Parts: sequence; C-alpha cells; structure tokens
Amino acid sequence: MHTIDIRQDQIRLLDQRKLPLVEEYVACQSYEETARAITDMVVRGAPAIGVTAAAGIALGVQQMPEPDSEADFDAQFDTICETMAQTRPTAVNLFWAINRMRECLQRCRQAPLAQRRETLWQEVYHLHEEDIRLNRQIGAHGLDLVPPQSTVLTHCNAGALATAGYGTALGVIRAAHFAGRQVQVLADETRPFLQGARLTTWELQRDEIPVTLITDNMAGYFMQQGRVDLVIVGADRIAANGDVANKIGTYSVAILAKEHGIPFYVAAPLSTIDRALASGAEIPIEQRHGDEVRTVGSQRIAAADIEVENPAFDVTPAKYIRGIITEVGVASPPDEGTIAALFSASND
Ligand SMILES: CSC[C@H]1O[C@H](OP(=O)(O)O)[C@H](O)[C@@H]1O
Repeated sequence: MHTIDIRQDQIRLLDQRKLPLVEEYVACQSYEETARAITDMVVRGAPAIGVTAAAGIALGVQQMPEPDSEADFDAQFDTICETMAQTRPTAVNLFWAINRMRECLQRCRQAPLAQRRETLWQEVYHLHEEDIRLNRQIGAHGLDLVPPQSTVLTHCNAGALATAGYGTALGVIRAAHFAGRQVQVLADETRPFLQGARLTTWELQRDEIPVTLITDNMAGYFMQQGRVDLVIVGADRIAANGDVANKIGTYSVAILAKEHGIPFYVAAPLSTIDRALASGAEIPIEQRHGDEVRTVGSQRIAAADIEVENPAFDVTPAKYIRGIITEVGVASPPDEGTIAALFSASND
C-alpha cells in the first residue's frame, strides 16, 4: 500500500478521507487536480504534502504545452509552483519541496524540454526515496528514547500516511516495536479530521503494534493515572528556537505532559525546520472550513449556521519539548544552539 503512487501521467493518492473503511486511490490527472487533492486532504502530513507537490510540479511540466520561449516556459513553471504553494500554508515541507524542484530545474535549464521533464521526475523519485530513508534514520535516533514495555501517547497521524512511508513519530514507534521493545500506543482521535482514530489506528493495526484509541479529552486522564510513559508527535513547521507547529491539540498535550513530568518528543526531518523563523509566533496557522467541526464524517452534529473556528494547528513552545528527533540526531533541549548543531552534523 503506497501513500503516493507516482506515475508520469497521473499521481495516484491513497484517499485518506475514506480510511479506514475504504481503501481507494484518487488519480490526479493534472497538477491542478494534485493541488486540489492536497487542499482537500486526500493526502496530508507535512512530508507527504511535500512529495506530492513535487510530483504535481513534474506532472505539470510533463503536460506543459510546448513553450514559445524560455520566458514562456518560466511563466508556466511559476504558475505550476505557485498553484502548489497556495494549497496549505503551515507545513514548511511543501515550500521546501517546491524549492527543491526549482533548484533541480536550475541545474538542467540548458537542456531541451524532454530532458528537463525527465530530470524533474528523477528529482521526485529521489525525494520520495529520501523521505523514507530519513524516516528510518529518525526511527533509529528515537529508538533508545522508548523504554521497553512503555506506553507512548501520540496525537494525530505522523506515520507512513503522513510521509512517503514509515513515518516520523510512528517511525520511532515502529523502530521500537520491531526492536522488540513491546511498546503500546495510546492514539488520540484528533478531532475534527480524526487522523488518529482513522489513520494511526489503521497503520498500527496493520503492523500489529498494540494501539488503543482514546478521545482527545482523555489524554490528561491517562497521564494522571500514570499510564503514559512518553509522548511522541510529528510536526509541520519548527522555528529556529525549537517552537513547534503541529496538529491542533498538540499544545494541550504538551502542557499536560509537562505537568505530569512525562517526556514530550517531536519527531521530524530537518526539512520541517524553518530557520528563517525566529520563533513559533511567526508560523502561519491554517484556518480550515467550519463544516469540518460541524460534522463527524457525514453526520452533522451542529447547526449549519453555528459560528465555528477551525485552526488546523497550534504552536508548542520549545520549553515544553524534551527533544526534537531528526535524521541526524536529537536536539535536546531544543533551542537555537542544539538545532544549529543538527544542521552542522548534517553537513559533515
Ligand atoms: C509527519 S507530519 C504529520 C503532521 O501533519 C498533520 O497535519 P495534517 O494531517 O493536517 O496534514 C499533523 O500535524 C501531523 O503531526
């Protein structure tokens, strides 16, 4: 089962709106359809969004009408990239992936169109493979943070479905499970899109990793009962000082973990760290449609005219985070210095 199936005439996406009951793919036949699929959360999760956007760009260039000139090519390419950039504002991996495609194009600018197309596709395949490899490295760096016979609480879905495969937070959990640590997982349902209830449980059951579904308002109870040994979540954008934007509700879980002395970790690749932002206050927070809150699945639970706010993310200050687990090591405590050291290590 692939989250993203990249073909040169379409991008096939496992429709995460329909999991776990229905396993079917949406075939995106154009870059516009690919962008729409990101906005509509057919595919979601910061790294998965990045890889999908990159594939959408390559598809757009593949289908581009023969340009009249270099200026015409550039105008069409910019339109494709801008369409991807407009899909969702918070996950920095989206913009990082678009930039990787722009840099790739610069390297093959002098080549004929056919060769540019092939080079862009090769970059997409590289991004896809690289993401899976980095997730496994994140898992390896996080493994020893998971004690044997421990219970890990996670929020939302930061698994194979949120990436090109294997996962970030769930990648650490997978690494611990397959290393024989006998880890148990408490999965927050994660209203309103229910990534935890629908996606994390589906992923962990397929890997036979013990998982218990809880509602978002139960996390504090289980911590108070002493039944949570650590928390591991994903991230959509991390500022230079270690502040983390992640799914709405993460901040509440972090506060509860701090209160109960429970280690709270974030797992993410370096591409999720936005060093241009000094702090989390600058991270744009996506506001999604109110109907996501007024309904559960197809069931309406509030009047259509009820006032709703629906911020899709919140920001957890670095002081509540024990460490940020990346493919090159763990920034602990997360701050400008430890994060800068990660980037130095990645250049070694
Ligand atoms: C591995 S990134 C996963 C990250 O993305 C999710 O947001 P969404 O489902 O809205 O794309 C959530 O914040 C996860 O932690």
